[in-house]
Formats: sequence, structure tokens, C-alpha cells
Amino acid sequence: DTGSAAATPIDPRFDIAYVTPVTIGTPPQTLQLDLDTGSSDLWVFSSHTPASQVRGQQIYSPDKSTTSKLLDGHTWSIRYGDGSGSRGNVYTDNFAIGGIMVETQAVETAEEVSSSFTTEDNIDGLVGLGFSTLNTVSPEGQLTFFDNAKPKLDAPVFTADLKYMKEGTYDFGFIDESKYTGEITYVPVDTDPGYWTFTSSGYGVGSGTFSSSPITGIADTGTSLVYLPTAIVTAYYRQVEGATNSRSYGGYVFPCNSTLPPFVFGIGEAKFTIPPSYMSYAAVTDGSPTCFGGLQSSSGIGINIWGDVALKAAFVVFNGEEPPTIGWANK
Ligand SMILES: CSC[C@H](NC(=O)[C@H](Cc1ccccc1)NC(=O)N1CCOCC1)C(=O)N[C@@H](CC1CCCCC1)[C@@H](O)C(=O)OC(C)C
Repeated sequence: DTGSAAATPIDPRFDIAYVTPVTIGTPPQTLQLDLDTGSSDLWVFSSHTPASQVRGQQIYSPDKSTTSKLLDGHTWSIRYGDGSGSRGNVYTDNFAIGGIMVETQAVETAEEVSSSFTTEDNIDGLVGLGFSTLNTVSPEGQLTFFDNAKPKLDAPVFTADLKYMKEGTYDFGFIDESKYTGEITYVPVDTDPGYWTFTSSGYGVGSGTFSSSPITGIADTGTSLVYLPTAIVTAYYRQVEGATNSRSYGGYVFPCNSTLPPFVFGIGEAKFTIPPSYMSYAAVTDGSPTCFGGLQSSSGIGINIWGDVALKAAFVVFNGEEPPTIGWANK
């Protein structure tokens, strides 16, 4: 099998997250979920989510599906890097993305979601595409959609073609040569503890010299920005007129009319350029002349994260062969 599905930005002003239509159950219930390579739980707003915590999201009702089965005695609870979280119980049901159907996918139904999920009415839940070792279901961990779908895919891969302020695609089971230029550079993935962890070969600021130094981090479709070591981040903002590290805004900000250099990162011998437009993420509040940077420091997080700001500058192959690798191509 092969399949494709849209990755649509949830906000027309800036790329905070992307959602993809999925179908669950019989007859199919359609929800818009955030495919997240930084986690490994597939969870949804559901008929079990208190009405006070649901504000416009689509919900999955297992009782309306003839193929749903409660996974008795199983629960889940997850906390994300931004402090948001959710918990609940577990069903298995038919689940499809882009026509790829998994008959007994563990679908985690939310009995509680944190306030940032309630207020984000464009996200009906997440599809974790990290490694199944990170799944939080207890007493038995469950497999991700990708692990369940892999045996029926033409190739054990999925690709991300995220785009700046427009609709991109996730492909499953094949590599669409029309989506990239040149060669795909593959590098090893460390699956411990369960992220798509790889090592970049270095970085450059604008047309400045390229610093060949290994940067180990995760490829995370569920994170909006890029978070790298402070030394790299300060080297970048040193080139931005009026940039400061703002405590009140929680990161580097600068006048929106400042000229930003592009940010270059290396994958093996290949180079990828994040254009200035991606590096100026958004005005700190609507209409403000102060803008928030797409590159921020990872010192408060503990890991380096290549989030959407970097991913949308490339065509990325998540290769689930043994051993897994990650491929990057220009587009
Ligand atoms: C520094 S890591 C923080 C990261 N979150 C983010 O990047 C959130 C995503 C979001 C989308 C829509 C609405 C609200 C929030 N954005 C965020 O914190 N922003 C603040 C800075 O400006 C950009 C937007 C994160 O927690 N990612 C999660 C998935 C994410 C999906 C959307 C809902 C909230 C959870 C996951 O990838 C994760 O935990 O990764 C770990 C490994 C860091």
C-alpha cells in the first residue's frame, strides 16, 4: 500500500502546527490530527472528554463505531515538552490515514485534556510517529500507526513535505521523487529513548563561514520552532539588528523590520537553508512591531529540536527499516 494526506497549517498567520484528516471506526468518523514525530501516543478528543474541556474540536465516539473494542484495564497519560498533557482510556478500532487502513489500531480516548488543548480548537488529537517505546499506555504499551501499517506499506517509510504557510503532505509507503531536488542524504538515527534522533554536521549564519560541528537533535513535526544550543543561537542573533533575548516573551525577539540572515544547517555533506521569512516566526502579538524568532535556545529543554521551521525547508524521509535512518533533500 501507499498513501498521501494533507498537512494543513492550523493558523493562517503563522505555522504553529499542521493537521491531517484521519478516519476512525465504522462508519468512519473524520478527525483532524497533528502528526507528531516527537511522541508515540495516538489520542483523540472523544465522547469521554468532559464537555467543559471540549471547545469546537471534532470528537471520536467509540459507541457509534461497530468495530470499536475497549482495551479493558488500559490507561494512558502524557505530558508534552510545552507542559500540555492529556490522559484517558484505550480502544482499538479501524484507523486510516491517506487510505492506509490499520484494523486494530490503539486509539487513546481523552478523559482529560489540559487547557491549551481545549483552547486549540483546530487540533482534535495527535498521531504519535515516534518509536513505540515511548507509548504511555499501561499495563501494555501500544504500537504507533506507522509500526502497525509498516508490513502493508510498499516501503517501510513515511515522508514529510511541510510548507511555509500553505498545505503540504505526509506520504506513507513511498518516496515521491517529484517532491524534492537533487539527492536524499541519509544519516543514522538513534532510537534511544524513542525520538528520531540524528546528528547534523554543522551550521552557518547567512553567508558566513560554515561551522562543522556535530549537533545531535530530534526531528520533531510536532514542534513549531527550532531549538539549538545557546552558542549557535547567540551567533545567529548577533547578526540581527535590535535582537534581544526577552525574558517577558520567553525568547529571542527583534524588530519585525530587521533584516534577518538565512540559517544554514548540514546533513552529512549536504546543506539546507532556512530562509529569513521562516526565521522571523511571528509578531509577539497581532500587529506588534516586535517579532519572535524561529530559532530559540534549547538550554531550557535538554534536547535540541529540529521542528517545523527547519522541516519545512526540506523534504524529510523517516525510514523505518532496521536500523532506521532519516533522509533530507532540498526541494
Ligand atoms: C519545546 S517542545 C514544545 C512543543 N510544543 C510546541 O512547539 C508548541 C506546539 C503547539 C501547537 C499548537 C498549539 C499549541 C502548541 N508550540 C509552541 O510552544 N510555540 C511557542 C513558541 O512559538 C511557537 C509556538 C511540544 O511540546 N511538542 C509536542 C507535540 C505538541 C503538538 C501540539 C500540541 C502540544 C504538543 C511533542 O513534539 C513533544 O513533546 O516533543 C518533545 C520531544 C519536546
